[in-house]
Amino acid sequence: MQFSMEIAVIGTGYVGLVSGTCFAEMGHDVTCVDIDEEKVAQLSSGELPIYEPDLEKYFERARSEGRLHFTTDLAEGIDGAKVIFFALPTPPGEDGSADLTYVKQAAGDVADLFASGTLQGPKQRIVVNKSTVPVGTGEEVEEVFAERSLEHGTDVAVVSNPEFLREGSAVEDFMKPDRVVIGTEIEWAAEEMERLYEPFVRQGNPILTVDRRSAEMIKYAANSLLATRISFMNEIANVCERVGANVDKVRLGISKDHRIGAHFLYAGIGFGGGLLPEGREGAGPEGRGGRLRAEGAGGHPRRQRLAAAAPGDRGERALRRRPLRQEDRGVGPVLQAGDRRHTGGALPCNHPRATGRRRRGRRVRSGGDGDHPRDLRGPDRVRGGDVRGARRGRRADHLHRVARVSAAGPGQSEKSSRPADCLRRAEPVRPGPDGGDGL
Ligand SMILES: NC(=O)C1=CN([C@@H]2O[C@H](COP(=O)(O)OP(=O)(O)OC[C@H]3O[C@@H](n4cnc5c(N)ncnc54)[C@H](O)[C@@H]3O)[C@@H](O)[C@H]2O)C=CC1
Ligand SMILES: O=C(O)[C@H]1O[C@H](OP(=O)(O)OP(=O)(O)OC[C@H]2O[C@@H](n3ccc(=O)[nH]c3=O)[C@H](O)[C@@H]2O)[C@H](O)[C@@H](O)[C@@H]1O
Repeated sequence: MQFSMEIAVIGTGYVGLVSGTCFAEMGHDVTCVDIDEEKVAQLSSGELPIYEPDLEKYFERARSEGRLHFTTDLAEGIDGAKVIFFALPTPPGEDGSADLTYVKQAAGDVADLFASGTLQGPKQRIVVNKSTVPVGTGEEVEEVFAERSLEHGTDVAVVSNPEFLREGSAVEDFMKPDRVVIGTEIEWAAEEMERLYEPFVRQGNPILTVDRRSAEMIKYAANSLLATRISFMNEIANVCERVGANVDKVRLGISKDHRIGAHFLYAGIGFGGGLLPEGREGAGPEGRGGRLRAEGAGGHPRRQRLAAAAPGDRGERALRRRPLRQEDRGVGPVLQAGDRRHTGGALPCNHPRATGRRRRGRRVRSGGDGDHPRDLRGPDRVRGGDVRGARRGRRADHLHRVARVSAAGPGQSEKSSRPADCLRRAEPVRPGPDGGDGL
């Protein structure tokens, strides 16, 4: 008989919705909890707030078979759940360290319910942190539970399970992860978690069960290294421009060295998104505020220089639209039109030019933050949507042009189009007949 368990996912954003849907696809009974009433109502009525390839298919199947539920009621959501995932925001605070307010708030609410004696479900529960959190957060969450007098017999294991999915290929990344990282030293919790993830790694990729702190650190190390690769290539692109070399050919040449590989080597104007910067800034010796020197998109000389070289006032305009970080993405309710306070001057989410991104769940990252070139792929990627506004805005205002190049070659998982080098060459880089770089 197929193994099935009750799962709760607290926080039904990008990660929570994708994880919850994928667990339901594997036959589990999943309840997704969110404080955003509008989002829960929308999901309950069968409407997805984001577009991700395959998400709709799995979402509809799980809902029609009664395996995927949405609620704002935490008690209802976690009552029967053996495993409770936190997929909550961890936006960077003033000093760049992750803000754990949402995680601790939810942990406190769950702990209160465990103490209340009102829940019917299993006494042995696993609280799993999927959010990107500083090293040591597991202990802090554990303390939240230790502070309460939990109902007699309740046994809680606080586990780390960082998420590595990318927006744009989130479902595939979740269903076929390169690896699953589980951080716990509690044997029974490790066994349950491994059992839960076993169907996702049938093709032989590993489940790495490590101590909790190492699991938390793996996430930061991975993001930092990815950020470092892009930053490095951006510097190489600068040098290429100075010496008259072609960065695309240089990339191809170095990527054929199997020690280097082809992924994450596309130069652009600096990486954006709220997420890789977390990797740079969140991990330190104590997991707080330590900074790795890698290049973000904002204010970097490359960005400034490319802006200066852009025709007319485009460069200046592009610079004004600094890339948004996670705190700019807003948490919970969508920002209102005209409210630019949290968007670094960029357009609010419900501006027409934000539509494409908002449909992908990035509510306020709009009007050209210069990242995620996959947003430029076209309206066909958005169900019932129109991203032409977003495309026009971004093409006009931003300096990098986009080539649909698969870094990994045909049939590989790196499907997103990537920013190629810009300005120097008028010709786009096109995929070759084999789907490769065509160089
Ligand atoms: N988006 C991505 O591609 C990835 C994100 N991550 C990490 O996963 C975490 C979540 O990220 P996203 O899903 O992108 O965030 P998100 O902002 O899309 O979603 C978070 C959701 O949590 C809800 N929420 C806030 N407080 C709550 C509470 N007390 N109870 C229930 N729901 C609550 C919000 O309303 C929102 O719907 C972050 O730590 C992020 O760094 C990790 C890997 C990939
Ligand atoms: O921790 C996170 O939240 C996630 O951050 C990134 O995922 P994501 O931000 O969704 O998107 P990516 O496709 O990785 O792109 C990130 C940024 O890097 C830029 N990029 C990416 C690749 C590249 O070769 N060059 C480049 O400039 C993209 O344009 C974009 O601005 C990581 O790829 C995920 O593994 C991780 O889970």
